[in-house]
Amino acid sequence: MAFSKKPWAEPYRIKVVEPLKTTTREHRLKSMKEAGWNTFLLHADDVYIDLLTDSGTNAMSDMQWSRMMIGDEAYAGSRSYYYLEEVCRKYYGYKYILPTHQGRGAENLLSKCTITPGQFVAGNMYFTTTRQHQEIAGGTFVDVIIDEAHKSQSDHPFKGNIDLDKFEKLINEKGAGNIAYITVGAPVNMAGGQPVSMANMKAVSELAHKHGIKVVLDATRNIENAYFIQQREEGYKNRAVEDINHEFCSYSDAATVSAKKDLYVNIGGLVMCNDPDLFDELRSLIVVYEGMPTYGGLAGRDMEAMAQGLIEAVQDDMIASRVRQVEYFGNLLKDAGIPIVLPIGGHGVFLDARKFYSHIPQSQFPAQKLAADLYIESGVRGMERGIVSAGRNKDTGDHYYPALELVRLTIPRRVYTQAHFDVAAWSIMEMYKNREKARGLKMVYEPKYLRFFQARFEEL
Ligand SMILES: Cc1ncc(COP(=O)(O)O)c(C=O)c1O
Ligand SMILES: N[C@@H](Cc1ccc(O)cc1)C(=O)O
Repeated sequence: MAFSKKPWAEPYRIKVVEPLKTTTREHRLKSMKEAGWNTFLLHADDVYIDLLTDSGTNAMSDMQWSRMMIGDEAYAGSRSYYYLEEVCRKYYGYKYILPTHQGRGAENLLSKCTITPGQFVAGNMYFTTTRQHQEIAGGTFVDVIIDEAHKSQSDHPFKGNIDLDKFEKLINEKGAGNIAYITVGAPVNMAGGQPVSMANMKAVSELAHKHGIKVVLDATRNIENAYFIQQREEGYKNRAVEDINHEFCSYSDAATVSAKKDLYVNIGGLVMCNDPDLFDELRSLIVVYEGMPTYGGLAGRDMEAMAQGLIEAVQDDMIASRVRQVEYFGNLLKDAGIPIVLPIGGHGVFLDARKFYSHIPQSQFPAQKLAADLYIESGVRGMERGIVSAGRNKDTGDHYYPALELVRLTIPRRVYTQAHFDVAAWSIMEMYKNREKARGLKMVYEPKYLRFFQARFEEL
């Protein structure tokens, strides 16, 4: 085989393995029916290659496991907290750091401390848990992402960027005092893992600060974002990902993080800020929802693993192999003519269900069905990211009809090999040949909050 460019390889070797289970199509069809056509409701034991999420599904390193042994489980003043604080300060640069049990714990605290009921929150496309907490705190989310983000085939290199005109229009219409903050997710999960450029982040920060509006970063996958900046933005080619990440954070006032992604752990979150008054409020509220400020719902050993995970995550070769594995999988599908979101994102490959199942109307949940069918045919589990995930407008009660109707195939870090992606890609290509036979779904159970996690469906 001739290589068109220099190949890459993982900067680690495998020390421990976990067997995978294969099942029959008959068994999977039965399991899917029992799960109400919702991949979240399957038993993980019935899944072969699990691409549901990259959240908490990471493989930890030998150093992370070693550090877990020295976790300090003190209720108050844990040494492991002070170590985590030091490492986070070094790599993210914020003054004040609090651990939380996971990302949504951080979002809950931040939303409660910063949103006055009736205020608006601007952002670059909604994220499910983030918007839910903003709404529970009395806020209304307004999407100010660039239009390209809503187009699955646009090849804009920074589809996560904020549209500065949309943001300025919002400020002029509502008044700066009625905007609690602007939240920048980088990369944007729901848009397909699409990054935000440094230039855009800087411009957003300038515009927001000119009007006295705070910038809150969702830094959950910030290191992936920094890698894209290094690869795609002029002036960053020779800068280390570690530096780029630090500079990006410096344009924001606060950040929430689900550590279950970039930080290579199975549980954990962070809320960080520079303002002592905000810190004071967060520190006061954290004891109500999470625990003492020096453990925030985590064990000491979890904080040790997070700190070590962050040190590993910012290494250029580690992040390059992470993103390039996603790219490898995406290219297999793209080259076979399977409709996916382009450019290929940082944490997963997203199938375009509008194109894949073009005969199923959005009201019959084509992405939900595609995720279910993929599982039945191959044992590969992905998740819906379309009309079900988008939920309902909190004022009118109507479904949102998002432009993107996607199935996300998310890549856990350091878990699967290229051969797993060959098998997953082959299964999708086989399914694509028979796509006209698929039928849509109707929703038969809809929970009040974050419905996609637990909704149930029947086949039409
Ligand atoms: C971009 C983003 N923000 C926030 C969260 C919330 O984090 P968690 O799942 O740890 O609560 C997630 C994942 O849920 C995410 O992908
Ligand atoms: N943040 C995780 C877990 C999650 C999944 C879906 C959600 O809508 C919310 C949370 C992820 O993106 O995979």
